[in-house]
Amino acid sequence: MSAPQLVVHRDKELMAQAAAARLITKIVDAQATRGSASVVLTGGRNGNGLLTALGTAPARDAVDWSRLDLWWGDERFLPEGDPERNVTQAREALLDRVPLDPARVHAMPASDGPYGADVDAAAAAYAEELAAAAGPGDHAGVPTFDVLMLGVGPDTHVASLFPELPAVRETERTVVGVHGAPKPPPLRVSLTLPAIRAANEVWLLAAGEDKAKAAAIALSGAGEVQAPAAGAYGRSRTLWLLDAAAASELPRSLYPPASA
Ligand SMILES: O=C1O[C@H](COP(=O)(O)O)[C@@H](O)[C@H](O)[C@H]1O
Repeated sequence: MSAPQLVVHRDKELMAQAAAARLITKIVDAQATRGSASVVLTGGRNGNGLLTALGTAPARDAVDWSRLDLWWGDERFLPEGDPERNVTQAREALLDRVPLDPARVHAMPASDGPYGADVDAAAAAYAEELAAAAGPGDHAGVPTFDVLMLGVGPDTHVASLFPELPAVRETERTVVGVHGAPKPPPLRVSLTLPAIRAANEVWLLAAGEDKAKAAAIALSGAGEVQAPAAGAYGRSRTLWLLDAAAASELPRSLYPPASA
């Protein structure tokens, strides 16, 4: 477990640009070291903001898009192409404009896909896909992702792990079907905390006033069942990327001195 490190930026636009630059560097470094990189994308406003910023980042062409594996931390269980699906939004924000290898874009199943409306079967299939990609040196039956990103919901949810729901208590499976999510749609597919914690780096994105309470709660010692964001950490690094509005309710003891 790595202790959270915080970086606070002036506003959400700067946060998205700085996070995009940071992500480019991680991907380029991983590709230089191992030949490929793996990143877990998040849905939500902050995740899509980062992808949009990545699309216009000056160093975007330093990435070899064909040697990048993309996975998702969660998905809204809706028909293929639904505008509310996280993958649809990610495609619109960036993915449709970069030369990715389609075989390396690991979208979660849709509700009109091979598993039909069976969200648990869809989750089990995604767990199998992850397990097939994991190697002997990996952990918990998933690949060791270079970076796994998570948007933080105003209720402290991350991926589709909502406070007090069974999914956040899962200790064995890497992917679960989520029933009765308090944020629409009620059916979702989500990585679990054990899968999230197998990532090398976990980045939590929180920008905007509506994230201030969630950040303060998660970073002040709350339990992960009550505040799922508190249970999200990476093997070597846990990085909270915030803007000033989201950081506004953090205890002063946590607020980093050198924020830009
Ligand atoms: O529904 C979801 O919400 C969270 C947070 O979204 P935000 O718009 O409040 O930033 C997101 O991280 C998750 O992937 C998504 O499915």
